[in-house]
Amino acid sequence: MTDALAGGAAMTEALLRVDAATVRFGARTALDAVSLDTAAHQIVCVLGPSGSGKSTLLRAVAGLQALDGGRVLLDGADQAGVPAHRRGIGLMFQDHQLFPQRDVGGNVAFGPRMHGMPRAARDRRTAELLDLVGLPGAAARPVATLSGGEQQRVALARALAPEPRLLMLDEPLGQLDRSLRERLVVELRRLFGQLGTTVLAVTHDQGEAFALADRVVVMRDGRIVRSGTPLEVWQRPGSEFVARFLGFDNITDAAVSGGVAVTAWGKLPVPDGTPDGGHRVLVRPSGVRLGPLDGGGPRCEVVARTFRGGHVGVVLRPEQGPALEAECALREAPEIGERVGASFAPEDVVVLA
Ligand SMILES: Nc1ncnc2c1ncn2[C@@H]1O[C@H](COP(=O)(O)OP(=O)(O)OP(=O)(O)O)[C@@H](O)[C@H]1O
Repeated sequence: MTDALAGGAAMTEALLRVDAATVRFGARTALDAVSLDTAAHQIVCVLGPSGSGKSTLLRAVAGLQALDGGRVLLDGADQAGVPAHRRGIGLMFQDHQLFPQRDVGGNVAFGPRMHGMPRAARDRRTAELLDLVGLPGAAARPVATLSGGEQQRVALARALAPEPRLLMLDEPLGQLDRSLRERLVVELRRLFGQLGTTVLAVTHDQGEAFALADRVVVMRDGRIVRSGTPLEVWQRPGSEFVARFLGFDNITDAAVSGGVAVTAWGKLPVPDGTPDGGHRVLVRPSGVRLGPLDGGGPRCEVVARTFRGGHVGVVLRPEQGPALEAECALREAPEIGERVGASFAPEDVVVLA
């Protein structure tokens, strides 16, 4: 390789590289040889059930948790022995722990003050950040007078103030109510895009991860089991574990032969190239269509219906096989107790590993 090419490769090197990171707590392996690259300006969200190792991964990257094996590199430099406060990482954890005795400005300016930034520059930075997070002119407000959402914004401004090369968020919106979270997540994405911030975030809320991330990483038992863009992971969860974690429960056994899957729900088309043999298949609820009882598909009874805003979630009990969830337009949703036929949209049939 020429020097010029080597230089080019260095420029595209991951800002954060986690290489086979392993952390054990006694007999329990909380991180099991996890490898993960994050490019500059990328937003990566780590998703997974409780205890899957998400916080341990963040803590290991931050330098708050020693590794039993593997490495953490920032801009190509191994961070072994580099203490947390020298890694240039901003942290925002669930219990955002603002300093209660300081006002909003004192909280936001804390990092820059520790770094010796002069007062006038600090005040300017604080004002800019408060504008950015939607709290213009709030510098003099006592922290105790802020709502939960406002405190979250101040915590974010405080984490951003020292201009960290990597911002890490652990359940950043965990304690807020759903509507506020949905709004804030959109604002966060816009803000990070605007600032070009590189973000590694942890959440157990898939909606939050999908709305925020450029790339989603799903963890299970200390390992990464799926990684991709939100769309890729949504369309092809890969395994039953990931599918169920994403809330897809229309899963059954299938015997595939010649592009057709024979299931308890009847025959389903499967994507070209699916090998013959036994598989688990998923039908996304958006692909379960309701129709006449004698339409050739499974005959079902409607056992539940839930209003979900844009559509109605309907749970069907087929004569054979596990329950089926369908998404219906508001006007077309059948009543509980009605009997209907189901059919399946080929594009919503997914073969799992
Ligand atoms: N300090 C510790 N001592 C012993 N075991 C620990 C410690 N910290 C974490 N663990 C264990 O390591 C595993 C991973 O924990 P971790 O907190 O990383 O999971 P998580 O995915 O962040 O979970 P949650 O969503 O509940 O925060 C769990 O089994 C946990 O009990």
